[in-house]
Amino acid sequence: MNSHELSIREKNIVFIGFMGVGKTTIGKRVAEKLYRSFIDADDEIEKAFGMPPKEVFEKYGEKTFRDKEREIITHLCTEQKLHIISLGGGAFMQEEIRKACLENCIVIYLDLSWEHWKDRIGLIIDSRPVLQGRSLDEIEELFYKRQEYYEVHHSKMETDEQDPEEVATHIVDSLKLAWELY
Ligand SMILES: Nc1ncnc2c1ncn2[C@@H]1O[C@H](COP(=O)(O)OP(=O)(O)O)[C@@H](O)[C@H]1O
Ligand SMILES: O=C(O)C1=C[C@@H](OP(=O)(O)O)[C@@H](O)[C@H](O)C1
Ligand SMILES: [Mg+2]
Repeated sequence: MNSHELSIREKNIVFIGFMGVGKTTIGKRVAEKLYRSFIDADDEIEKAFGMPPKEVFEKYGEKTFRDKEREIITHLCTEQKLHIISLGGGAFMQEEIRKACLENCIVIYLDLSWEHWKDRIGLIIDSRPVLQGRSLDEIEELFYKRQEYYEVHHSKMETDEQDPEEVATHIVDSLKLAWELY
């Protein structure tokens, strides 16, 4: 599919940001509000291996996970339209994924400050392989190191002090406005 043939309304919407910022939760809600199909890249990886990301990391190693992640996301970005797609937090570290998403889709960065992110760690610590065995200082370092990759996006949404419903509503309103303008 040639993305230049797609109108802004037809393009996939892709959510990026650090682990736990709410990409999966908010992506799902945005899809419901827009009556669009939702795809979580991690779910697709899970289907491909028959096990969740944490087990893929443990059984096959991170490189195998990242290779499959790249294959799945570049395919989704170039072969699908009108979908809402949430990536895993590490996906944007790969140049090929960044390029495929930025060229073909509308990329929305969900931003959360470290101060707020810290309070959410208990919700995700057990299921995120990248956090295993890392001290809070090391996680903070990773958090800030990754920001520069997320900084290349089409739109940024601050999510501090907002519940998923508020963030999703705000995103849908902004998208509708953009669709009217272009
Ligand atoms: N805006 C929010 N406010 C409070 N909790 C949230 C918010 N967004 C997500 N969460 C919670 O944080 C956890 C991680 O959310 P998730 O959508 O899986 O993040 P991601 O896909 O970015 O890793 C979940 O338990 C979810 O309910
Ligand atoms: O940041 C990362 O490297 C990862 C984030 C996870 O997704 P979420 O960002 O949805 O937690 C998942 O893809 C995997 O555990 C690796
Ligand atoms: Mg997720």
